[in-house]
Amino acid sequence: MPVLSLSKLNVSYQTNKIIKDLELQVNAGEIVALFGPSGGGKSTVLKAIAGLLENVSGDVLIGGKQVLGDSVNIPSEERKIGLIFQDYALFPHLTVAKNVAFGLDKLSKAEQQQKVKSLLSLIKMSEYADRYPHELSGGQQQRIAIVRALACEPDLLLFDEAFSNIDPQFRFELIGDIRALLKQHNIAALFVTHNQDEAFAFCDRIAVLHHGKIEQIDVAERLFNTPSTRFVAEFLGQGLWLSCKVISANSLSSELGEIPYAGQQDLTTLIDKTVDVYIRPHQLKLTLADNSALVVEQERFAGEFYESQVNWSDQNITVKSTMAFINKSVKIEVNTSVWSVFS
Ligand SMILES: Nc1ncnc2c1ncn2[C@@H]1O[C@H](COP(=O)(O)OP(=O)(O)OP(=O)(O)O)[C@@H](O)[C@H]1O
Repeated sequence: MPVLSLSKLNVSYQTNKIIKDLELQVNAGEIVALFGPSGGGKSTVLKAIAGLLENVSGDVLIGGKQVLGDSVNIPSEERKIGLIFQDYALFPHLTVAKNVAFGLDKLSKAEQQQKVKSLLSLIKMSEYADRYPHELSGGQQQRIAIVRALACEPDLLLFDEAFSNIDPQFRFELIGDIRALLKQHNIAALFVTHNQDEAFAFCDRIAVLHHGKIEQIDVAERLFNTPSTRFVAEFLGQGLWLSCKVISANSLSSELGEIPYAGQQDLTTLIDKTVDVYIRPHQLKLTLADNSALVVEQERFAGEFYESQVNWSDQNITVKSTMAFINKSVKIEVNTSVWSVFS
């Protein structure tokens, strides 16, 4: 049974429909990203799940319990969710221990203390119990905000851009630690972000939300390698649209040479037809070619690779290579298979 199930979710602000018939399921212990461009409706979905908005319709089930539906609208505080925001939202006048114990007033003082102790030890912050939020780093404050949300034993955690204020140097360490914590305790989460690296690092599956609809939901690798729409292909990183002719079930021809096709689509019905493929910079290869008119006029050293810009057929192509090609005449080839074609 999924921990979160959204069916035909619609959300409007005044007369403006932002979310349209959205369907989404998050399974037990699964971490799912709602990933997409600014204004796509990510935070709106999160707030609708949390019961913080009016003008929401559809079915929302959390932990198997209907919290929104025909004549059902359970208040936010009864939805068994934990919310974690970008700005930590700790109570500044309460110590770390009191922040974590905040929602535990149904427990005895001794039980509260025991719970706070075990939660702080989970995130290796036992010695910070008596500190105030302003005495902690951003990452430490966010760890406290997360265990405060966990203290109430929610069915689902909702993260809204929760890592974007953390210093990039420590961000991925925190993401790794929180992911391990959630996995260890089999806790499901939905994570709103516009940051692809964070979505890839934190989540099991990623839903790309665009104009209030999920364009594709999949594991990171498949989303990146086999985008199902042109929007998803472009949103997941720069690349080059290349027109190709289908020559067999597993081969395409293009102005950059023959390209092997290794995807799931049956291309036999498209033989001799023209399709587009999206080629990312690491899938291209430059080789020196004295008699070529193509010259690398711009190049950037990026540490692990060189990023070369080549003007080809009126398009600016970016290629990542391990050696410098600046001012050299070059040939461009596609050096990998492709997995998606767009007719
Ligand atoms: N309270 C509001 N009243 C009216 N329109 C709103 C309100 N909140 C958001 N919107 C609009 O709804 C759309 C979706 O906003 P939302 O904040 O959900 O997007 P988002 O994908 O989370 O974007 P971001 O990444 O920038 O936070 C936007 O066009 C926004 O202007």
